[in-house]
Amino acid sequence: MDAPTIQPKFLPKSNELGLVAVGFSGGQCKPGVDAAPMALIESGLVDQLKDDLEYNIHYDGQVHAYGDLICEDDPDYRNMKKPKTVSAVTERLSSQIYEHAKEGRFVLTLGGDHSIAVGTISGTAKAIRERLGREMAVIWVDAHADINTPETSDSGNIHGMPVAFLTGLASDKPGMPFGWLKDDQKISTKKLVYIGLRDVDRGEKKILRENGIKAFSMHDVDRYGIGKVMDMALGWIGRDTPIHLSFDIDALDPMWAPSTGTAVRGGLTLREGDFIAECVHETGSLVALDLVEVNPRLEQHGAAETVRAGVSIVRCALGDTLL
Ligand SMILES: NC(=[NH2+])NCCC[C@H](N)C(=O)O
Ligand SMILES: [Mn+2]
Ligand SMILES: [Mn+2]
Repeated sequence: MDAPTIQPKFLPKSNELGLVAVGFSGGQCKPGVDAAPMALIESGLVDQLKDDLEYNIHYDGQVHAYGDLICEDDPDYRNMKKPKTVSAVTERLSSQIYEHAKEGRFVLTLGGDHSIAVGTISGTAKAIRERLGREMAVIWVDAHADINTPETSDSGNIHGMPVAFLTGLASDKPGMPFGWLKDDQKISTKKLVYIGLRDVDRGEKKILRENGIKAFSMHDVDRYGIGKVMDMALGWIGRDTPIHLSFDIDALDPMWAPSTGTAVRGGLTLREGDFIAECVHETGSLVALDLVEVNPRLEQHGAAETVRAGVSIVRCALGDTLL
């Protein structure tokens, strides 16, 4: 069957939404981030998307833990921790995402740590190329750039590397970790925009500079205000370009989102985060959203707040309005 026709503005007006719940934490070392999808769903997110925002949700009803792909014998490789496991999980996730996106559905992924973006973005990038014959843009909202190559990373945690693999700045041969990524699953550094950065490693700064990657740090948010930053970010991407929004909850200040593995002070307010999501929705070009790095097991007293912030970001990105 052919993919359903979509509106010129890319967002399927049919309001078909594919939901993938990813209970995976192997891209970093702190347990608990795998519990986020359930916490988000239990707090009513899916019901709200159905009832308030009138999405028709395609959801297999499970939080995927990918137990069959967790590799016991998984030694460090090129300085990466759990390379085989993370590679196998993101490869599987990539095809799950692709299956939704090729039907013209909006794809919502609830993570999980940010390594899963290797799977989500590769899946949508391929489907968008096939369906629309165009290259997709990525807006990466985060305190961190997550663009370390295995060689520049100090931690070896793969959640600090997804953008390097997705852009081809890091790669490997078929059969090796992330060697499965094909060109049609990758994105251009020219169509990547960061918002909220404030903890970027030295090697990453060099990568951003040398590749001319567009990035709006917290300094820019302070200087121009979030309204102007969004105008500039969306102006850089250009109209009628499909957008994948990858939102790391640690972009928000720990005051609003304390329960996350690598919290950094001096972040976005709750309203600034919501505003980003609202502006991206307004373009009519949003095709997919990841919400990652909520860890309900950390800062237990702040977990409910963090989950609530996550729900709010998703609602805004999916078209919830204040009035
Ligand atoms: N998705 C994240 N929260 N990433 C944090 C990355 C921190 C650090 N830059 C690293 O590479 O280890
Ligand atoms: Mn981060
Ligand atoms: Mn991140």
